[in-house]
Amino acid sequence: MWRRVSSLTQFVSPTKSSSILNQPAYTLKIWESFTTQFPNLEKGGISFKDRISFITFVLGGPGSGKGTQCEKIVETFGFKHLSAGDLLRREIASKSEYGSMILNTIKDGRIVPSEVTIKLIQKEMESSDNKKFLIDGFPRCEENRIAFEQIIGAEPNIVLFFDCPVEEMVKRLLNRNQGRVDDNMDTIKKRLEVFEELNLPVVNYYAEKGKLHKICALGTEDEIFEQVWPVFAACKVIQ
Ligand SMILES: Nc1ncnc2c1ncn2[C@@H]1O[C@H](COP(=O)(O)OP(=O)(O)OP(=O)(O)O)[C@@H](O)[C@H]1O
Ligand SMILES: O=c1ccn([C@@H]2O[C@H](COP(=O)(O)O)[C@@H](O)[C@H]2O)c(=O)[nH]1
Ligand SMILES: [Mg+2]
Repeated sequence: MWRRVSSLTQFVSPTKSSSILNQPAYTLKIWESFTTQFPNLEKGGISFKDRISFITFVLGGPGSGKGTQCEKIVETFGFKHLSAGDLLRREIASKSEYGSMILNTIKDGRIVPSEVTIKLIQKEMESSDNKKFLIDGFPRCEENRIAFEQIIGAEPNIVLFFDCPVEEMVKRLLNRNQGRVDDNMDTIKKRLEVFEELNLPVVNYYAEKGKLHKICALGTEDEIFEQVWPVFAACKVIQ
């Protein structure tokens, strides 16, 4: 079981019943209406789902180095990289109808409703000619995971988990300097709390399914990639 209660205590608030962890509940009815809005597209008579050849979920705490390693994976193995956080930030920048809700959710370190994030991921997957997807920073919670399986109709082939000490993640985030609204100590504390309470259960789920590849995320970027490379090589993923 991946739990970090002791190392998180100085960074997260003591109460477990804070509103940060109250995620919206969805009924089956909502999912039914949602799936009818996004028919799986066919290209050359082959359904979207059948065109997918390999899905990797990339998980890890905030600042664990997911995005950095994804760039290296793309260079070496030729995946289509979909960062859920980047898609949401693009949505904010485009001033779409969900923009302000997404911005407030990210500022609070909470999780955007599944239907919004999955719609963005699905659009990117459907419009890509690539059949191999690297989905970075998603699923964030069990509800995200179940919704993805229902709507996309697929499961990840493998899941990478970048395991990084909290102190190192905090140091990296505070030094990132990319102008992100959530790279401040208040939001970082909330993101760590959400990671532990909602994201680690997803990590544990895939560990139990035998799909999880745990990577020690301490060291140089190249040292970390030395652990990542054999995972894809063993799956015979080629460029
Ligand atoms: N191995 C490493 N050693 C030191 N710094 C690193 C390492 N890998 C990444 N970084 C730096 O740490 C910061 C966070 O990395 P990155 O953005 O890849 O993390 P992330 O897991 O995608 O974070 P988030 O969940 O917030 O998107 C960046 O400034 C990056 O340059
Ligand atoms: O599936 C997702 C992914 C991200 N979010 C929100 O975005 C921020 C930033 O995400 P990064 O992966 O760190 O770039 C995250 O804290 C969430 O607020 C989300 O809701 N769902
Ligand atoms: Mg990232």
